[in-house]
Amino acid sequence: MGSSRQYQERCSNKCYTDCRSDFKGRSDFVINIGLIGFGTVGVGVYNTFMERKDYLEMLLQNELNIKKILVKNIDKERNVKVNRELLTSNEDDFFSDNDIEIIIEVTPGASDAYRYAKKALLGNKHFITSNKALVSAYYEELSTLFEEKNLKFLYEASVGGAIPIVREMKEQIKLNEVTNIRAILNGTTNFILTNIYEKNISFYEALKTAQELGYAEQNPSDDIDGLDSMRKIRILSTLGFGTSIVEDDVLVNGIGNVSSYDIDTLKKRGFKVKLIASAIVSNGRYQVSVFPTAINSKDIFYNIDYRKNIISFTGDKVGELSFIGEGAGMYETANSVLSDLIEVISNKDFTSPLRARGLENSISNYKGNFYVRISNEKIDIPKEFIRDIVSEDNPFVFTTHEIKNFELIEYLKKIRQNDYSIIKIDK
Ligand SMILES: NC(=O)C1=CN([C@@H]2O[C@H](COP(=O)(O)OP(=O)(O)OC[C@H]3O[C@@H](n4cnc5c(N)ncnc54)[C@H](OP(=O)(O)O)[C@@H]3O)[C@@H](O)[C@H]2O)C=CC1
Ligand SMILES: N[C@@H](CC=O)C(=O)O
Repeated sequence: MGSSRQYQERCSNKCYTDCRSDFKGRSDFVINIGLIGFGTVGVGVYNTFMERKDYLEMLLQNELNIKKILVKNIDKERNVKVNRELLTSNEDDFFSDNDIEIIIEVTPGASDAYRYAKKALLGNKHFITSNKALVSAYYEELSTLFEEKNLKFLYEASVGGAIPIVREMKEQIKLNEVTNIRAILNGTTNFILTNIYEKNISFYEALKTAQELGYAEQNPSDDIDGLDSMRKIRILSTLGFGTSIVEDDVLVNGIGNVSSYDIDTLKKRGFKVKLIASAIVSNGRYQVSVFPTAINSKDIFYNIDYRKNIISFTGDKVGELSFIGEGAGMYETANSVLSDLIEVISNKDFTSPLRARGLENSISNYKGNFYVRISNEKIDIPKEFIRDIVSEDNPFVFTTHEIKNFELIEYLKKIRQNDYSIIKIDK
């Protein structure tokens, strides 16, 4: 552990104006940071860090230094002004640097990142990540292990991009029982859906632009198939409900089957399609889902377009709170990462222990009114399902009464229909 670990005791008071001039150049006042990942988010973190370095040092009363940057491909051309000597692709070299006290991990995928988190633990280093795949897969384990060693494990950027929702949720659960979370949590799919709705741009063209702009995951099917939203609502509902909700508890439907025909048909009926993540607790039972959803203009989610995210949650004391902001992007995400860095150094974060609330998963009872398109001519659908026939011929499209999603899917399986799209209709 580097010698500056005393910063937590030394500067937790308001001394920064008095000792401002004292720390510069003193080795015991240097906090060394190791950055893992130097892509969209990593470069955003590095550039913002360099731009704000003087101010952050004054604020935090320590000299701050990004000492090493671990990447995958050391020879890659990078459009960023950086001392190339900071870069390494040698994991051992990176982790054996005992001067590094804080790791910022901004890589894709859970498996290597998990190894990095364990190595950080072994080396007594705090760990900040934007990697929702990691947080979602190992939330309980990593939170516990870091806490046991009195180290921070922070992940603000893993949910909602620029929106400071993790911090706010931790704040509100001190006084509230959270009963309901509803959100648009994926910038890429919202960008695609908005482009189709507003500009009639094709699904793949819009996805390509989202990739070029750095919004999409390395494997974009994580966005399209709803996995990214699933990970984020899994993290948020676990935090909010104070009980462990794991990936398998979530009903996940992405936008892969949503076509421009569906978006256009629903547009004519006054709806926009959004990929909505939702988590509800009622009478000791919870339902957590990700579902393409048709919403009308009275819904505050209606004007959340392009890469914007929104998160609304309800606490029994505070009522409903809503947060809107950019859900993806280089500097927006870097901002959340660096806000965690400030928290680590100023030693402000508190843990959010899970409670034994004894909640039960009731997702198999998930109900709704649905829009269903079947790429086929009219087929026999039980009368009790159908509320309204939208198109009789190829494609066959209808809306349903309130029914169980599970029963609808079972029926489509029974009549051997594999090619369909289902969109929930919110009233
Ligand atoms: N982009 C966004 O808007 C947001 C992204 N996130 C999350 O942040 C993380 C990073 O995203 P983003 O910056 O877009 O991803 P990029 O693909 O742009 O960059 C990934 C970086 O990680 C490096 N890397 C990949 N694998 C490894 C590995 N095994 N060991 C060390 N370095 C590795 C790559 O190295 P090299 O450069 O050598 O290829 C690259 O520098 C992801 O988990 C993502 O889900 C979260 C919120 C928003
Ligand atoms: N791929 C994600 C990036 C941010 O989390 C998204 O599109 O929201």
